[in-house]
Amino acid sequence: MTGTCHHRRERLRREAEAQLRDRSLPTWQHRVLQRFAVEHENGWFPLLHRSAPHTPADRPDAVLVGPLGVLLILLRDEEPGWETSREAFVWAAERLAGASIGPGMLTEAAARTVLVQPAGHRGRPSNTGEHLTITDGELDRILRRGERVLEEADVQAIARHLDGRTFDLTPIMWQPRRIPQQRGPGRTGGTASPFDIPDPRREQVERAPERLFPDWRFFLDGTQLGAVRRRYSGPARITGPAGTGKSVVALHRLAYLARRTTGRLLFTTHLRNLPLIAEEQFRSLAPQLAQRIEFTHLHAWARDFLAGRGRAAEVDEQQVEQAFNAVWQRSELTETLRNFRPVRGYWKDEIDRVIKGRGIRSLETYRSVSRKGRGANLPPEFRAYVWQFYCEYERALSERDAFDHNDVLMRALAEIERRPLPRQYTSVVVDEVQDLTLIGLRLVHAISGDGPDQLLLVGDGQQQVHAGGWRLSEAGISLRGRGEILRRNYRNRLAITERAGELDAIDRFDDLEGGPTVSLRSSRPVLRGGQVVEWQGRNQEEAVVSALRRLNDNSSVAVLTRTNGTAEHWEKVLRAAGFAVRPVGRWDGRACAPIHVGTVHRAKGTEFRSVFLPGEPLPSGRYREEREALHRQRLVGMTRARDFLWLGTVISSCGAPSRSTTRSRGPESGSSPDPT
Ligand SMILES: Nc1ncnc2c1ncn2[C@@H]1O[C@H](COP(=O)(O)OP(=O)(O)OP(=O)(O)O)[C@@H](O)[C@H]1O
Repeated sequence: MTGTCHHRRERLRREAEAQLRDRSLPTWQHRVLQRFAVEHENGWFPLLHRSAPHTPADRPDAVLVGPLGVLLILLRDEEPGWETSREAFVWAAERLAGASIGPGMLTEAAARTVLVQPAGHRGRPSNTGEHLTITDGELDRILRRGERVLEEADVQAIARHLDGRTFDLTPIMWQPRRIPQQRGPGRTGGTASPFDIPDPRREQVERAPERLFPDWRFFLDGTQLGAVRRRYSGPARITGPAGTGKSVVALHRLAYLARRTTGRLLFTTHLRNLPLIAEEQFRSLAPQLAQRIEFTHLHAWARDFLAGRGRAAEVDEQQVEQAFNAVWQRSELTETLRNFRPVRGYWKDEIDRVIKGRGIRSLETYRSVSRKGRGANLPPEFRAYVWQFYCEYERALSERDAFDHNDVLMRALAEIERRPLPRQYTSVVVDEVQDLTLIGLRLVHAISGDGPDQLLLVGDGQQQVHAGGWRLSEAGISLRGRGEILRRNYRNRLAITERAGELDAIDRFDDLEGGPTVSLRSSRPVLRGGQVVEWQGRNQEEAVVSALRRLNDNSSVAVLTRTNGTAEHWEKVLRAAGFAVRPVGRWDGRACAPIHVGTVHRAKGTEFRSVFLPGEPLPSGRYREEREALHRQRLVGMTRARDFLWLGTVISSCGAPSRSTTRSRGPESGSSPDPT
């Protein structure tokens, strides 16, 4: 330490001593607060509870705002119970609410509670995860080590905000009035026009891409934070186009509710890998609350629930396939169906999504049901053939003593109706709700109940992969306008949003609900730039491999396909070209060298810097609903890309040269290769 530095710290210590003189603090607490005061020179702004050392148990004794976040300090000889510690956190979080800083609105994830005990203290920490416990000899752990999350101007804005929100906290060693006003984001001085009216919202958003610590954990925009904190008197829905932060908001809301309630919370969806991704992200957001939340896909939940009630329900996929094939091969049953629609998958979907997916139990009901989004209008007399086919499928299943995924959900629902769940979850969040079956939706509703904040549905109709043609009201769910629409796209750069917005991806889901729809086309991308390469030619394998080799940054790349078969093909091609490959289902959000390969369906909930969508054989495209489904699927694939999108079309005409066109949007095109 230099002489001047030592001298300055000594002066600060003496000033702090003068400020703390009137408080009859125990010596060790005095030492700790003096240290906090001295840290002001390193960018920390301490505030002391006005009653310290007689602070009410459920309030922090001090709050420190600094580059590493907001620390809520408990100075205690004895370890407080977790409820007390949590109440102190919530009290401070309520006062921090609404703190608006450069990158957005501050979230609770920027704050953590720290229990400081006197050195030599022998009590054993309870390890509830509510707070970090250290002794007064270990203050460097919280003041010097850790992730830097706030910029200097933001620290000052938060400190000032806190001071303005409560008389219970008193600044020590700094005076709010003496802090220079925070500069407008992105402004470096100069003369502003007298007619300039600053629009803080616009400034925050424009600054988002270039900010120092871009992190959805610490900052959200105003609409997002509103959706996190709002109290909904019944089921609610968060919707918005791809990349607008729906999943991020769902995670923050879980953390917010977990902190203010007791009991368990459930995050579920019909996708197998999404709960794993969500759990991983939640751990980085609020590790201490992770054990309160169950992350599971709905079928696994139903299976475990039935097992808990002594009713095994393991699906044998092979048996299910065999049962379906056995019936599909019986021409006397399928001839009429094949003449109408030759594709096997269409009739499989009819059973999975419409008949069983909607829990239809009689031909009469099936005859009258609306099948919106399923294409062809099936006349009632024709439906008798489909029904017969379905009945034979059921028979084939029972001959094999097998059941399919719909049966598991139906059994779970029937079991809950027979013997309701004891009040099991405080709150249930369902992601990608647009692709649930009606039975799935009824099941989550039966699990959650209708009470305040008990059910949150998150989804986007434009990304629907399976049309089921149901309405929320058929599951007994009434939203009454509760919910939020998110519009700012934080993921896809402008060029990518524009290209994906050209797709005619009709939102059947919101169409059915009659609610307002916001399409990707009308979302507002926050990130400028981006590059889209559209390639046409015959040797697509060579084109993809050479474009991959030209990428500036290949730490986050995916090759996405429509079918599993095509994904296997690309896996082989890439391995043969020397690339490391990993299934897209194993994406964990971290940048890594292997190229992720898999179907678009598997890629839901993921995102990459660069995405390749090679051309592949498509269904006939003769039918409207087929075309619609393809567009929606393509939209999901394209919107997984942040900076760079490669779209391939294979042409078969002999001798036609390959060509590629490139659309770039400005200099921020990320990992784009040279497209020539
Ligand atoms: N306020 C924010 N500030 C910065 N980044 C954000 C913010 N909100 C979301 N993001 C980022 O935007 C990306 C998209 O978020 P998220 O996956 O939650 O969107 P989504 O609406 O669920 O997308 P999709 O429907 O396409 O799956 C993520 O990288 C997320 O970290």
